[in-house]
Amino acid sequence: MNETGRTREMAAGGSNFIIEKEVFQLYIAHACINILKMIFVAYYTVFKRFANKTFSTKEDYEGFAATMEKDDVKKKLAECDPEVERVRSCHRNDLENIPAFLVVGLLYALTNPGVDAVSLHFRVFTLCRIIHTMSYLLPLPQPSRFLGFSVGTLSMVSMAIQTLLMGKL
Ligand SMILES: N[C@@H](CCC(=O)N[C@@H](CS)C(=O)NCC(=O)O)C(=O)O
Repeated sequence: MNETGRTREMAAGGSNFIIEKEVFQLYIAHACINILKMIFVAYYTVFKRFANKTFSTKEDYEGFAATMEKDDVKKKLAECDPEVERVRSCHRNDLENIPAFLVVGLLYALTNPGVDAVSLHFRVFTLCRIIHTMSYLLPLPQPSRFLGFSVGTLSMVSMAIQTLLMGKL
């Protein structure tokens, strides 16, 4: 091996560690789609809070619903709005899954599994998260949300096991 090749391999920590450009582009695309989707859900929570005049703190009521009586504010703070809670649950579920995908997806991509395999795993995960969000927010009848969650996690389990089986990168 010539000097440049050796330096490249050392820097990368082994030949399997070099990520293909197309695979990295897939990772960037799916990471961004999932992050944007999650940000959408956060803003949808804001929208629902304004639509239902249901805020999380006293100062929010003072700032955004100043005309409300103090007693009504107290009552609102003590109770839960089912529509707002639904969007918050959807967001929490994203937080339970998408950061894990960002980590395991990158580790899996680093094992050099080939563009087709990466593309399949990433597409399945992203599509499932979109189905999960639609099922939660529209809402759609079960088992659509369950399938969105479970097939998406299966894609992550598959990536994690394959990455683990690669042993030493
Ligand atoms: N933290 C979740 C773990 C299991 C899960 O993610 N289940 C999916 C499919 S039924 C779900 O959408 N759970 C509802 C939720 O997280 O709000 C839960 O409490 O349900």
